[in-house]
Amino acid sequence: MTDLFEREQRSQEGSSVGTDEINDVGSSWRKVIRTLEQDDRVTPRQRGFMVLTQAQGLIGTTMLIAVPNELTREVLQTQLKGSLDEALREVFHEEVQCAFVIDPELTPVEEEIEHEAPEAAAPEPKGEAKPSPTPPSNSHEFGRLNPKYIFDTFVIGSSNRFAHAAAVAVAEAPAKAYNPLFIYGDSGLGKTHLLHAIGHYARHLYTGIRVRYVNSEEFTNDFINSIRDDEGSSFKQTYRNVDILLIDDIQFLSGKDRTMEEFFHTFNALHNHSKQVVITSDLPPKQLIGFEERMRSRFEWGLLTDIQPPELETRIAILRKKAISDSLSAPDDVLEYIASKIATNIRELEGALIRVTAFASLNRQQVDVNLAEIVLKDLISDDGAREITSTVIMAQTADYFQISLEELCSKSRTRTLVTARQIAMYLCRELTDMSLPKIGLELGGRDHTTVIHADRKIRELMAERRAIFNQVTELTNRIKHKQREG
Ligand SMILES: Nc1ncnc2c1ncn2[C@@H]1O[C@H](COP(=O)(O)OP(=O)(O)OP(=O)(O)O)[C@@H](O)[C@H]1O
Repeated sequence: MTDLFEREQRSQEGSSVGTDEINDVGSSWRKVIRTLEQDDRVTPRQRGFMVLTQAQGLIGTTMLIAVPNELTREVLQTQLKGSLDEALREVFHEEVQCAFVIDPELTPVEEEIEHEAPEAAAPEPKGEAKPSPTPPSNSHEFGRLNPKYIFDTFVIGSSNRFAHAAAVAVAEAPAKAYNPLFIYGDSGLGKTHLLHAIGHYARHLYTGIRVRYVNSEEFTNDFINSIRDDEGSSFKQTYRNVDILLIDDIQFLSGKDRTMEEFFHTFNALHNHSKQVVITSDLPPKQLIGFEERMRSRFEWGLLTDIQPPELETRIAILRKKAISDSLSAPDDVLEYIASKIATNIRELEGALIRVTAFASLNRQQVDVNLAEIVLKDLISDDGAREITSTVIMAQTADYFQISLEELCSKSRTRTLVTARQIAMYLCRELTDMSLPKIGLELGGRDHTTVIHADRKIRELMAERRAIFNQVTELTNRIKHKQREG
């Protein structure tokens, strides 16, 4: 590889890669790393190797990456080859390969990545290999399934047994069992989890099957962009050249007449060609407001199934599974305590477990019921309180960090602003029913992947940094008090 690097450099005599170009390529490389991170396509250990690297330049369609040692090169070339190729394709919209060159003097790029908002408008590389400023969701060809949302991690109870069985049946026999499958239920009860699980399982069973997952807000954005860019046919291709279309939170199409019309045609095209459609919603078709009757009746062609809030035993089982999968240690009576206090939203249930175990780990304390009571005191004492809104969360966050709302939503990436923004996103995710795209939109028009990243980041940091834990806890208390005051 060193040879290649030197040969290419020599062949470019007098036109060796310039500083600007290196910067541009560097941004693209960081985007590649972020893409892998956000999609959980790298383990923390592999990420550790990735951040030791640095982009040197782009020669033709080969990106030269400097690595500090042989081991890093080995990991990138063997373990991460497939994921890297995929992420490079997503960022550059064409095939780009990596060539690695060893440079023992390298300075890690970790800090830069840490402080950049994931969707930060990186300078665009020059020339043809140019990533689009906001990659449309279709650039992540079939790739946006959360690896954690699989059937194995889904706990079955009487509240979701039917939905689960239908989801499995659809994955095993797409377009044959029930088409469409329509799953509805309140926020945080596992609809998205089931959608992703269908995608994973179908891919596992049928090699090469084309599965596309999309939130209805992304569908709307893609449609609007396709009109703006006069790319209607590519939009159609994106959504019609699939074997399974998984569309999440269909209720957000309400009131968007043109998008709804387009979805109607997409649905018909897929259904007519015996392609599977799975839809989730917070309401059953009959109660969907702003949808034409012809659309609602189509939603009922296949199978309708709801998900109810889980009963206590299921909630405990979910917490137990979560504790194992995230290596969180909490005794049974603590899991039972948390499960008995939070009954209606599994996202909140998981959030509570994370807070309790994070607090214990920071203070080197045993996780016990006493401690859980203290940590969750404010989180769970909101019976009868009004709904928490993003407006309150954002205003309180800005106030807490002594910044303006404009700064909170700005593109600035100073450490304080990034932390405040990520905490606000985390709290919107945990304390409201807002969808990921909606949270991203409210906090400065960011992509939903940024929100996923922020949510994960804050969860992790709460267990590692006392300051972050305290900030999240104090802010939650302020928000809850504000909400109670009215
Ligand atoms: N039965 C279950 N077993 C294990 N985990 C679950 C189960 N149901 C939900 N979860 C977890 O709860 C969290 C919220 O679930 P999910 O995002 O699928 O809810 P949702 O119904 O799609 O919510 P929204 O309508 O707000 O999008 C996820 O982390 C998911 O893995």
